[in-house]
Amino acid sequence: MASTTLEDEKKQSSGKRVAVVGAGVSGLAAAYKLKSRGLKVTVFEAEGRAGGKLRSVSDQGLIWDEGANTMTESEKEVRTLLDDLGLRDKQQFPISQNKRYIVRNGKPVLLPTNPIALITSHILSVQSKFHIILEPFLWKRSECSKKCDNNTHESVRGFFQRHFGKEVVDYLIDPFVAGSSAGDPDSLSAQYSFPELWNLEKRFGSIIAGAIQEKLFAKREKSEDGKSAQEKRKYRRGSFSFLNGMQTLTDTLCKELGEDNLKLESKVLSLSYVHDEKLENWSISHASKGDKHSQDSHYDAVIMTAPLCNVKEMKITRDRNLFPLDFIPEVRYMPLSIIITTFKKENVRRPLEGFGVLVPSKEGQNGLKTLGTLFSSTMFPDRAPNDLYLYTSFVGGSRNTELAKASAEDLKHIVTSDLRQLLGVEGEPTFMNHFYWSKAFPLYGRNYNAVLEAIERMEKNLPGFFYAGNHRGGLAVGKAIASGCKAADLVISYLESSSDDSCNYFFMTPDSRRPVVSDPKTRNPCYFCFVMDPRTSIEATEGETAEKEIKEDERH
Ligand SMILES: Cc1cc2nc3c(=O)[nH]c(=O)nc-3n(C[C@H](O)[C@H](O)[C@H](O)COP(=O)(O)OP(=O)(O)OC[C@H]3O[C@@H](n4cnc5c(N)ncnc54)[C@H](O)[C@@H]3O)c2cc1C
Ligand SMILES: C=CC1=C(C)c2cc3[nH]c(cc4nc(cc5[nH]c(cc1n2)c(C)c5CCC(=O)O)C(CCC(=O)O)=C4C)c(C)c3C=C
Repeated sequence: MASTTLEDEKKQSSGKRVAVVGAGVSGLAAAYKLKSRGLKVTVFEAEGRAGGKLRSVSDQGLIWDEGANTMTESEKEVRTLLDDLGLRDKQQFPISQNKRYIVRNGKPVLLPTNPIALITSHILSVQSKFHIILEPFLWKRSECSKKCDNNTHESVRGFFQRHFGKEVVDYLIDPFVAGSSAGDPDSLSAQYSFPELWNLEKRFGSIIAGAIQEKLFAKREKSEDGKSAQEKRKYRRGSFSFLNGMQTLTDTLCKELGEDNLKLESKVLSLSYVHDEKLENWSISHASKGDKHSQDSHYDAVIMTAPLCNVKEMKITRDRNLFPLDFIPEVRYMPLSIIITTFKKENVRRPLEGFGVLVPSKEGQNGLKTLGTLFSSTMFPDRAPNDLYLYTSFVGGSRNTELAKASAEDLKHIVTSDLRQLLGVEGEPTFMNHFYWSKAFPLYGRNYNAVLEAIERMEKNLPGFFYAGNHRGGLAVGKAIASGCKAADLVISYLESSSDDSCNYFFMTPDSRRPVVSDPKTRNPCYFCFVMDPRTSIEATEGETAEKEIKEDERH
């Protein structure tokens, strides 16, 4: 299979139209990539604004985020996107970002950032520290098969408790999962919430020994490659935001896409795919302002990024037959309230430097009700005037779904009371804002494999239909961007194969755990071949090998 250049791609794809459903960061990143490859793109967004879970507000001299507060650029798709959008100048890195606190006995304790600091810190008892030190000896690979719970439905609690004991789960894992998914260790699936650690256990038995070996292996690979770590790492590690908040990213994407290509207040209601002698395309009907229904036809492919609960409500037909979506499982979503408060600096007795503080659920016994608070203006001083501290607090999640729905007044009291205990705030906040997400996050629960299977089933049975976004492969902004970009790549391959039927393309269905080589047009699996992730790249030589193997096979 010959490799194609960007110009070839543009020629082959020009004139093709792609519909993207959802103007969250994944949909916008996908649309931007498709547009830059010469495709015509239309993004349909149900709400009157783009950005989805990226939502920044500037008011009364304050800047805050009601959705994601920071992101990272560990995914190469993110690095490319930031470079292409010229956003490097607007990136903002937090001050003292490595300082994070966890509450223990009602007080914030600095979270250790390395193993030595963990052993010397007061966050864990001596017994738990020994448990951690002994983990590599207790979880030798030879022993693992006897002890490892092969149950793929194991919870995060079960998994970590087996390796490190209960206290580690209560005081490290519980706040970590609250501060990265609003979930709890009992509801989350270990396999899907911590896929890397899950795989380390499968390969090495011990998580610690596995992580050390992986690190050594990665170092050796790098030095064999002849490039130093610094040379390779052209980006800054850690979290960041942008001037004026996270929404700067999606605002820039919208600007690049152009107003004409973005349909706001256009909730997609139904999609239909028709393939006969005359026609092969998708049409989309959507409700616009004033409940008016409109129909848009002639799309060659669709990238769906709406949450699965919204997809389930849509009507999809294939060749005029209803394509029932009853196989999509009910996804559980986390409700979450975001409370912004400001306090005069002179009224905060014990301000802390750093990222923020997370509250383990166990600390409910000390009267704390929030999940955690970000020190937003300490991280990014331009978020509030010099004489104020601006805090972003979180209430609800799976820990307390009812409290997430509390009134703004009640939430103000809850947050003020927690901040009084943790930071010594005095009096009432000088400003308060409340935003409620009824479905902030999909829970990667213990039935999450059914979610992935449903996505794969849609993609396999609906030609030219691709799913991206935070329901697959991770909740982080960077993961959602990567998912959108990979879906765009799949659309490009799909459209190239439609415009040149003599050409064979081989790839796996996205995120498939099985190495299925499939025909991108029909999505029928045609061969079981090698294990790789072709969503990132298909090496020509491997493609040729696969092609030869299939041809050989057909002869027999
Ligand atoms: C409070 C909060 C804090 C977070 N903090 C962080 C953080 O610090 N760091 C981090 O990396 N991540 C964070 N995240 C997660 C991250 O922001 C999201 O996972 C990510 O932005 C999701 O992007 P998406 O494009 O997949 O989905 P979404 O942003 O949900 O976009 C989907 C879009 O589809 C639209 N839609 C739905 N139905 C239809 C329809 N029928 N027709 C048309 N459009 C439709 C929706 O209106 C929405 O705009 C946070 C999320 C929340 C809620
Ligand atoms: C230590 C302070 C932190 C608080 C309080 C906090 C709250 C909080 N965050 C989310 C959702 C996400 N946070 C994510 C990443 C993330 N969060 C913190 C710290 C706090 N979060 C850090 C240091 C990081 C990592 C760096 C980064 O991404 O910028 C993510 C992404 C997770 C991932 O997979 O990478 C999400 C999502 C919630 C719901 C919340 C409420 C308590």
